[in-house]
Amino acid sequence: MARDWRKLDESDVRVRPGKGTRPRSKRRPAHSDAVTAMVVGKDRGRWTCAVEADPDRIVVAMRARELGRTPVVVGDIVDLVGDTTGAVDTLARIVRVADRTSVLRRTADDTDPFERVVVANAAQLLIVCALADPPPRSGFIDRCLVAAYAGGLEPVLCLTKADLADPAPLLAGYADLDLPVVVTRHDADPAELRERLTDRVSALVGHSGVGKSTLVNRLVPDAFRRTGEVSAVGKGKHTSVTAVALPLPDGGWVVDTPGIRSFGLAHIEPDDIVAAFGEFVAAAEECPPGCGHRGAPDDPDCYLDTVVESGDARPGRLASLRRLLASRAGADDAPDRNSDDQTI
Ligand SMILES: Nc1nc2c(ncn2[C@@H]2O[C@H](COP(=O)(O)OP(=O)(O)OP(=O)(O)O)[C@@H](O)[C@H]2O)c(=O)[nH]1
Ligand SMILES: [Zn+2]
Repeated sequence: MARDWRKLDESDVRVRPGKGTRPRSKRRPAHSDAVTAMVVGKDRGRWTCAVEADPDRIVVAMRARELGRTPVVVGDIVDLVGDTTGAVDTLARIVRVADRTSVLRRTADDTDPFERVVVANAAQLLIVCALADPPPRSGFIDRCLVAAYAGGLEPVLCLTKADLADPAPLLAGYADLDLPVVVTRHDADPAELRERLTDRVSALVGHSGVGKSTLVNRLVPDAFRRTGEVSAVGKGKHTSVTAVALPLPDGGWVVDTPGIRSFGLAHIEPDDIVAAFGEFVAAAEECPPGCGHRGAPDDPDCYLDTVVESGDARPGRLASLRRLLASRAGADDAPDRNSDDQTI
């Protein structure tokens, strides 16, 4: 797919006048001795990094001055210099952040007006949703899908508590999305899920009570020990928004996102979502400028209907695409909807 994920980072590159903008001509040494690492945790100006993404080579690092305020988040691939032994009380320096292949943003909130990237480079977004207790909310799933498609992550729907309810009715609503689905229950080994996650970086999202911790504990047997040891994140009420990457025993990482209640959708353009529906991309270019692709009555001249009329796409695909476009629009257009709909 011809998407350029780097453009997703535009809104992070805020021009800061004064101190942050140094002349580019003053080149630093190339740091040829740098080692590559993945950021697995972040806590008050310290980043926990796994050298070569090896969970047994943990190094704590600070951000080198030359990076200024360049955002560095969990999942980022960075270059480290200085003491990279990981020995107690040593501190390495992050001197470079690699271009991101995907971004998951959290939405702006009262205390912070900027939408910020919370997880970088995750290949998948695992949308964890219970089949019952609490009941599933398709609005939540749709908004996660939008965040995934727009951020360049492959969404995977994980339906938990299958011992309590049949997944079929819920799945009927997603059949046209060609979405990978795994169904789990606490009294069965999550073998299929484990296989999907192995050797990849997957961000996890789900409401409180859906069984996310139950799953993580099964997938990462020493999850709690590790989170406590590595970065002490998520403790105390002032560490409100954070993410932590946990290593899977057979390779790969799951990134838990505790405290992240909603994803930033406001910046997403309709065409970002259309890009995830390949059969409609060419037609979208024939639409009037600024078309929201919602169809009549909002966008009466939308060209996407012609793809279905000519038999090149299933009607259900267009309906699903438009449902997602509507859920994105809801982020901007319906500030007075009830809080359950606003908070995903
Ligand atoms: N019946 C049933 N109950 C489950 C299943 N998985 C988890 N639960 C229960 O659901 C409740 C919530 O599970 P957690 O794993 O704590 O859910 P969570 O999503 O991590 O919720 P928070 O810790 O609040 O973020 C617990 O009482 C679990 O025992 C399941 O597959 N079936
Ligand atoms: Zn259109």
